Amino acid sequence: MNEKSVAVEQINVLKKKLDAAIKSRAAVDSDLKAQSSLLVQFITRLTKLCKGIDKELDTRLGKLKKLLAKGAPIADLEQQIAFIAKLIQNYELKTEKEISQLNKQCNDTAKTLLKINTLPGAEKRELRNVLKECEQNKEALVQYIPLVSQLMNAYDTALKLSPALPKKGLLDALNSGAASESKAGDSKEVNQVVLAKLSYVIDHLVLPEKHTSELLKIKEQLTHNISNDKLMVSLLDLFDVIISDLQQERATAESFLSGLSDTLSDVQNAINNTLFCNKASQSASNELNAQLHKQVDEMSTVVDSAKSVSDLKQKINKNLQNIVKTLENKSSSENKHNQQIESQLNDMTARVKELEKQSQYFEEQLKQQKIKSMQDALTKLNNRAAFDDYFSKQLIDFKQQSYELALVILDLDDFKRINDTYGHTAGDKTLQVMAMTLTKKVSADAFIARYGGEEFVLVYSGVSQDKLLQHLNDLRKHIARLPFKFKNNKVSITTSIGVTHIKAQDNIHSAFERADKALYQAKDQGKNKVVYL
Ligand SMILES: Nc1nc2c(ncn2[C@@H]2O[C@H](COP(=O)(O)OP(=O)(O)OP(=O)(O)O)[C@@H](O)[C@H]2O)c(=O)[nH]1
Repeated sequence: MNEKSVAVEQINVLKKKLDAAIKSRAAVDSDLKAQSSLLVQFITRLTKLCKGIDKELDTRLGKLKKLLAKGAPIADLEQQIAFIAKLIQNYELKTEKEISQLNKQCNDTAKTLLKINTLPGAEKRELRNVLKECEQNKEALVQYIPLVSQLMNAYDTALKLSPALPKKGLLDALNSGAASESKAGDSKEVNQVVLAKLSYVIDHLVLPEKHTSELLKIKEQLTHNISNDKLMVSLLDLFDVIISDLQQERATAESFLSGLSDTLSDVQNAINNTLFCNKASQSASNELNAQLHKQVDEMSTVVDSAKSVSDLKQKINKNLQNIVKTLENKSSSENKHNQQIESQLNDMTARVKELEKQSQYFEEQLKQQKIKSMQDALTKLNNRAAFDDYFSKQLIDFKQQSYELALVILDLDDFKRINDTYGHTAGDKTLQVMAMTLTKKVSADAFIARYGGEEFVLVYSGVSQDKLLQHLNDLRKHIARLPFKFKNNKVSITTSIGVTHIKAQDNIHSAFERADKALYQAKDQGKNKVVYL
């Protein structure tokens, strides 16, 4: 082989190598192009997803996209990616903080809303679900969207139903009622808000016994489907009752105060008189004493100057008569003074006695009012305020000397159905029967209260878990067998019961929450159950 052919062969080999290199370069270019376009697509999606979260991140992602599109050098891309990575890392930290804040807010709001008595069971269950969900830490803010939606739903219901929550007064509610009457179908809903408020006000009014029947009559009227006009009449009736009671209270208080003021000024006058009389009688007495001294002194002069025994006898007799007269004067003046004081004392005693009688009446009134403010008007059981008072005292005792202290929440199942099917009066009767049953069946040393709506609370001291569960299950079965009859239908009413024993670290809220959680589980497990936590 000559030199030329060797050179040709080498050139051919080099050509082949070059072709292969060009081919593989083209493959790399096309791969790079495909990957770049994939990356651009990814960045576009990422930009859309992150849009609005952080301005800087938006700008950086936009720049990266542009750099990729124009095929900028890798070093430039790396720099942008490093920036973006840092921003994302910061964002992660910020999100973690926001998640923990949102978790706390959801938790707190659910707990606050759960304290609203009038909130229906469905909403309460949603709120308990929110609390349960909050216990499991979430990784993304979006996971809280359904929880926030449940909270808003409960808040909305609470605003519509709870008389404790709306900031508007009755008149506002009525005005908005009147305004919405023009919108078909709205007036009934507004009436419900006003009716719920009125029922609440009536239940919590502390008025003398004689007004009870009037109040019950007004409440009875409210349970029927009444028009706004009739509602207005009921409202006016209610105001009449309140105003007449206020006027009477005022008149009694005024008469008591004016009696008190008269008696006090009489007592003051009597004391002044006594002091004055004392002074006058003291000076009269001093005068008489001086007169006596003088008369006794005169006796010795008389004795010295007597000329004969008969003269002495005569003079002494005369002097003795004067002394006796002075002594009689002294005694009569003292008697008069004593009588004056006695009569003034009698007068003062009579007035103070009268005042004492009036004070006793007021004390009794105050006692009755205190009892009423702690009593549920419908069932005559202790009310929620009484429970709070009793349970907080029990907790103080419990912290001093630990003993078995149990809290039970008993809730009627599907009570709304009773109201909806047989009317509100049937619902009220059911609550009264339930209160009587609890009073009869629960041992006398346990505390019973109507917590609100169809929820009762019981507090037991010194009862073990086994015994308590046995007793509560017996109670639950007994209630389920009660023969209710509405509109000729035999109705069975069941209860769900949550129970817990108080622990050393508990406070009133944590204990209640645990019992409430147990109740929620009893409902969740199909109702008519007792759950211990
Ligand atoms: N008759 C009457 N009803 C009341 C009274 N207080 C509250 N309610 C009603 O009790 C009902 C309670 O309903 P929910 O909270 O939904 O509870 P529920 O129907 O028992 O459902 P569950 O608790 O899930 O078994 C509501 O309709 C209230 O209006 C009251 O003093 N008298």
